[in-house]
Amino acid sequence: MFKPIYASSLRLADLWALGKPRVVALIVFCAAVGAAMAWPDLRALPDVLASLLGIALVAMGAAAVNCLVERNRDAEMRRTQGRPLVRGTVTVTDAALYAALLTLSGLWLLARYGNWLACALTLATFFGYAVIYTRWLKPATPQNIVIGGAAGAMPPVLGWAAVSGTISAEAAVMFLLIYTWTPPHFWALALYRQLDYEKAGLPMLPVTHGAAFTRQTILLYAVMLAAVCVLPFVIGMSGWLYMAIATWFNAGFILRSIRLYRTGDEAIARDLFRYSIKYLAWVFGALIADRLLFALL
Ligand code: HEM
Ligand SMILES: CC(C)=CCC/C(C)=C/CC/C(C)=C/COP(=O)(O)OP(=O)(O)O
Repeated sequence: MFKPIYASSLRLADLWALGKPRVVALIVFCAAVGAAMAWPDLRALPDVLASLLGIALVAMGAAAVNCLVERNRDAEMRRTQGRPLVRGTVTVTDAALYAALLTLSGLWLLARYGNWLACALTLATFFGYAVIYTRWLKPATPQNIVIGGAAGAMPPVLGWAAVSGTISAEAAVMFLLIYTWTPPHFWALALYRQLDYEKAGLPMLPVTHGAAFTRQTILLYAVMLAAVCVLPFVIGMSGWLYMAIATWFNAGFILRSIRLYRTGDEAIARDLFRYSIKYLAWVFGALIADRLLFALL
């Protein structure tokens, strides 16, 4: 007659997992940095927070659509076998309704408390990831992540647009930071999950071009990323504090990439993947820390 209370809380946890909350947390942090870098004044705070919530909801909606579209592929891979749609703890209809609810409410928040530019760009980002990357690019080419990375790189641009109603060189530079970071972030994981991707029939770089070529490409991207990291300083957007923190983390990224290139050790690939996440959080944190320091001086 009555459902036990743990049954409903379990379902909530499954719905929550469908939105890939840990990835979205970093996405929203990058969007918040984008917003803060464009900040006009503190009176805008409630609207900015509502817009960031909107971006979070649409990102979770996109992640849920990704889980929906990929449920059969996910069943083939050890890393993703435990996802709610594979285990059947959330039905396809419930997942579709949940994704629609998240996405539409997020877009509404952006239109109501942000502006139409931020709303339109967020919708385009949703399509870029949930439809173009997931449905078309991912099964088609090892450059899936390079092209699809354009969607993942949008969050700071969305934050910037939500505050200013424009896009700018500063927003483009933050986009480039994530865009250059994404391939080594993903390929490090693909190296130690290569068997998974082979089994699912996905043409990831280690599967199509081999581990040695992937390690070499990761190293080249790490060098490109260090170069891109100089741009905020060069265009006068950030100062020495940013540059010092970014240089430290770029050194860590390049050193790990060299170690991976030379040894091909799976444990180092895992370490680089984990480091990539810490790296992005620190580099974006450095943009804000530098701006605050400048404001205080
Ligand atoms: C299209 C571009 C991207 C691809 C293909 C990609 C791929 C992946 C994959 C396969 C994982 C492992 C997830 C898991 O084990 O469930 C992962 C984890 C993660 N990614 Fe990415 N990623 C991309 C972009 C991003 C972006 C833009 C961010 C943030 C700004 C991000 C942040 C994270 C974080 C924080 C994790 C760790 C999640 C956890 O610990 O559960 N990724 N990524
Ligand atoms: C604001 C907004 C709409 C943002 C959307 C962009 C977005 C959610 C990017 C996330 C990137 C991500 C989780 C990639 C995972 O790759 P994958 O899907 O290939 O990994 P999987 O094998 O774990 O499913």
